[in-house]
Amino acid sequence: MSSVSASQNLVESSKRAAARAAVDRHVNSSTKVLGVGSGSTIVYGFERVVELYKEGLLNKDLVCIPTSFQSKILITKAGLRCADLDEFPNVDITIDGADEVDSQLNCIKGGGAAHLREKAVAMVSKKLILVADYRKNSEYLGTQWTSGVPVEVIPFTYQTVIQGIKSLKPDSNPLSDFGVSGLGKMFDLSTPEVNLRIAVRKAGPVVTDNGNFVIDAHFGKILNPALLEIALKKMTGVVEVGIFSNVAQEAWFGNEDGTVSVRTTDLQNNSD
Ligand SMILES: O=C(CO)[C@H](O)[C@H](O)COP(=O)(O)O
Repeated sequence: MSSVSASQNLVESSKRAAARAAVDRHVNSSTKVLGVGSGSTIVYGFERVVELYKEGLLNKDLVCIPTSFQSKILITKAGLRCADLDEFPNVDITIDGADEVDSQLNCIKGGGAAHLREKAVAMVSKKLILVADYRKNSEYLGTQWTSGVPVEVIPFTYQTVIQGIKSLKPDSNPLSDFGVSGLGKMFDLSTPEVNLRIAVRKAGPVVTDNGNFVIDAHFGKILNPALLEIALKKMTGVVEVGIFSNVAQEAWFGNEDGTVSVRTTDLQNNSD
């Protein structure tokens, strides 16, 4: 086996280990409404949900809420009940992947351009549990994941949002209108670098499940994710930002040695 495919296998097995372990811990017969995330890691987690369901270990009336077209297909192909937030606006638990998770459980999502629906589902979930391989485990956002913060925008505004993001400075203060000061630096790059995400097998930009564009914004090391999330969301035309600050309760990481670690908001129970 080439070293490239060996390392790819290691990544896949660590995704699978983390996702299955998180499902085994959190999805059970009392789960009635399950948020199903997007990306490649959640595929392993959802496979485990389907196994448990078929073994009769889950609620027979389990409802799954998709966070993207991709997860809708996963749910319907498995024959599980698929519904939307308009029918079930309260979710027991959501299991989802992440592009990077910091030491405080803030994360970047949207590598698959699904972060609007992912955040909408996460925000009404009693718990958001992240599942990821070891490459996503980070101290500061923007250090392991170097593809930028995904920002979903209304197409009409993409240039003005790009301009607005480029004009942010590390010490810009999105809360100055409220008389809040002394918040320090949000990020460490002197000028953010910003790109419109271009599709791979289609000419032109990526178009999200909601008909919008995605901008990837690079800030270097992100020192204050909550403040940067606010600064970006204030821009007219921004629909959602791929920074999830203070949303997740746990992150399960598959490690290179085959073990799984859990980072939780309850510091007593951290295993990493
Ligand atoms: O946020 C997401 C999609 O918008 C994904 O959850 C994130 O990109 C992680 O994907 P993967 O599990 O394939 O690494």
